[in-house]
Amino acid sequence: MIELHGLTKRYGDKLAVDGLTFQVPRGVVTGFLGPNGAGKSTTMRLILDLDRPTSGKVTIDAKGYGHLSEPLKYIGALLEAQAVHPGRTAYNHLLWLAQSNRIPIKRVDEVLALVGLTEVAGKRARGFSLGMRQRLGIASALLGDPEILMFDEPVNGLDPEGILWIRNLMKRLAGEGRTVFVSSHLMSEMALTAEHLVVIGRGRLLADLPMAEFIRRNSRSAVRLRTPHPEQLLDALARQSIPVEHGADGCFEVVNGDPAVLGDLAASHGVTLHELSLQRASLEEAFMQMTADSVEYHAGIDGEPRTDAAGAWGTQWQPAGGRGGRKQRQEQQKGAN
Ligand SMILES: Nc1ncnc2c1ncn2[C@@H]1O[C@H](COP(=O)(O)OP(=O)(O)OP(=O)(O)O)[C@@H](O)[C@H]1O
Repeated sequence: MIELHGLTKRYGDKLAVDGLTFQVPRGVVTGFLGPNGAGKSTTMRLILDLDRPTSGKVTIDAKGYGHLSEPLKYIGALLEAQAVHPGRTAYNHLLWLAQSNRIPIKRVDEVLALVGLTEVAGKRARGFSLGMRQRLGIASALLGDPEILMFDEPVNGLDPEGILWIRNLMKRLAGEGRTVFVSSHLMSEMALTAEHLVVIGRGRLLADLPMAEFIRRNSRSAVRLRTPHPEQLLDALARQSIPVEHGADGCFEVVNGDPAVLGDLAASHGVTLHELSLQRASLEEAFMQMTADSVEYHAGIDGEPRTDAAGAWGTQWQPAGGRGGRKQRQEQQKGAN
């Protein structure tokens, strides 16, 4: 298990990681999500002792990385920028790593087979495609048969077959009881891979929860109704004990409602509807809403940079059914009109 305790990293004026405290449990894939510049890579470098924290600490199975005698046997990592000498063959790259970590040489052939690179083991890395380099990086991470695996944006730039392969590999490794910690800036990808979710923005923890819980909170749908006869519509809904929410723009919303049932109800009471539409918030939208104040560089709706201050989303956030979800849908509706 990886444990972070108040982990903080400052680069000059820039607070890249800001008091992160969370655990990465074993036996599941934990998705580490955040927009560009959120601090994911810095956190991963701190876990691997490639950078020193300004304050706080990380433990791996209750020890600091520096106290692990042969670290590759505890934790294997694929970082975004893989250091592979272009003139070295895949086999020699792995052989060098194995020898420097006292790993049996036969393990090189095993990991080459595991990642599907056996046939190109004698080829130099300079001729490798991005997908092959990713596979070689994963082979390096698996070399010590570690209990903990960390992947930084492993599907970046891969084709669909490569993405599927990595997704299944991560699930298999977690299924074997290992700790699998994988960073991404794509909620849709994590929804397919991770069972647990840690979200950060501007170095701060925004969410730490099971993926199923995130999906449950954000898979809300609502039927939106607009009428020139609001009193009649509200009476009709009340008679059927259907709860309704009032939108700021004069519309009404029935959470988890059925458009056909609501349309029939309005018709049977002679209520004219000017809008009857099913609204669904996607997980990607929920993630973007969650991190909206944490995005380092993004344009406003009109292309101008946003000037709003970063908010502590972790304490303000409500599921899509709450304040933020409706506001977002209103903005979308305005945009559509
Ligand atoms: N060595 C460094 N010196 C100065 N600033 C740094 C350094 N490394 C990272 N930063 C800054 O810290 C912040 C976090 O960067 P980091 O690369 O960890 O984010 P990230 O979530 O991995 O982003 P991305 O998805 O774009 O890779 C950014 O603002 C980045 O510019």
